[in-house]
Amino acid sequence: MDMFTVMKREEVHALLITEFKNARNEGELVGINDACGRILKNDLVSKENIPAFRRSTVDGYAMRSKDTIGCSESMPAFLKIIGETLMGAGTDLYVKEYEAVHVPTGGVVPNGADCVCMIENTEQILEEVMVYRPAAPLENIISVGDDVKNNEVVLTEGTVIKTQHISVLAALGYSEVEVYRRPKVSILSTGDELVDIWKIPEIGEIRDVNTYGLKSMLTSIGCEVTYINMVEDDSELLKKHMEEALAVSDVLLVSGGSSVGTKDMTPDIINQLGQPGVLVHGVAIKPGKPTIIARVNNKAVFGLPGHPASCMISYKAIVEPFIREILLKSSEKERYMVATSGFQAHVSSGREVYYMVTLDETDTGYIAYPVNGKSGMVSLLSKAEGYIRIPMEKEGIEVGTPLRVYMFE
Ligand SMILES: Nc1nc2c(c(=O)[nH]1)N[C@H]1C(S)=C(S)[C@@H](COP(=O)(O)OP(=O)(O)OC[C@H]3O[C@@H](n4cnc5c(N)ncnc54)[C@H](O)[C@@H]3O)O[C@H]1N2
Ligand code: MOO
Repeated sequence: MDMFTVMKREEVHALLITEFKNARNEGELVGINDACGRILKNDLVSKENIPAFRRSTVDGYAMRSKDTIGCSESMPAFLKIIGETLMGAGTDLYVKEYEAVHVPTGGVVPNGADCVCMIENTEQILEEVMVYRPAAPLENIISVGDDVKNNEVVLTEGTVIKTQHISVLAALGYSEVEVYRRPKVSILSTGDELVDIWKIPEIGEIRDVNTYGLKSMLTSIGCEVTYINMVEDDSELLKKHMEEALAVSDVLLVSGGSSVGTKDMTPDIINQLGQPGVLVHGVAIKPGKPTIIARVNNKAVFGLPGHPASCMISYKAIVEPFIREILLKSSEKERYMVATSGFQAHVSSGREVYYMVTLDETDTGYIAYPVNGKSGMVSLLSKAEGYIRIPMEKEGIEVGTPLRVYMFE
């Protein structure tokens, strides 16, 4: 018997975009040392040309390329050295016909010169330099604004700031940047059987895995976890904790109690907390079918399945894209690795099926193998390197089928 009317993952995402079209998105300034992983609130525009002066890329002599035409080892060009430029300093020197100026790597190329000849291709004799190889115009020179132009958009709004971008920000003279504020998220784990992780569980009890798993995934994408608690299956208590959690967060994740067992009271409580309440109860993904999606006034509430691996998949499939795109305003596309299937699987569940996989590296690329196990096994997570999705309309995969492998982070 089908317990829920299920909605497709893509439909859920589209519904969330509509429901949260007015979601808050203020910015805050952060120092660039703390900016990694944060998301740019505005286009980042260069306020200057980089470089701001003509810069040599080599140690050598600045000269007019014309004066080197036809020179060779046996017939070098003889140029008069009129001076040198020093690192970190400007120069008034002007290079005229048959003249040269010594320039260090990164130094200013004096006016009049249109190329720099590498020191290896020259020989200095007293006040003169012999040039053994012709140099082309602009050879070994970075012109003003060649790297970045004044007013150029260097990084666009929505970019997730990565380590390489920190160097760009430093080069442009940004000591701080405006990023989207971290969404505040609460996590509640429900279940009479749950105990704290430092306890030895009695028979029937299990350690609360999901608050930890969810918190680590949330913080890795830039959320702030503002409230965490473990609640027994008691509707009054659960309602009280959910109210407390919603008061301090933009998003509430409730793990467990999403299914239809007698104790699974989460949907009813959500509906008592605010409008419009539960939007979807059941998503066409496997695992993760009993996922709940709700809006309580301007807050998002998700009920995730209790089984740890199902909880993670449901989070990755539904919650993370919502937070990234709608709250964090990230423009980053979902990342994956390309592999081929090392196994055969037939699915006919009418759902998008997720498999945890391990990867074997071969000369021709990665081959993905399934991590087998039943719902609720944590070994699914200890062995998995990532997961694959088999679309709803497919009946399965064969050995050799190209796959996209998504990583947990
Ligand atoms: N009659 C049906 N029963 C179930 C269905 C169904 O469609 N019809 N769906 C099954 C699927 S699939 C899943 S997944 C689970 C989801 O159940 P709940 O979301 O209601 O979660 P619980 O019943 O509370 O827990 C399930 C399982 O996970 C363990 N758990 C719960 N919370 C945690 C936690 N924080 N850390 C570690 N483990 C946790 C819990 O002890 C249970 O073993 O429903 C199926 N049933
Ligand atoms: O759908 Mo459940 O979430 O199979 O484990």
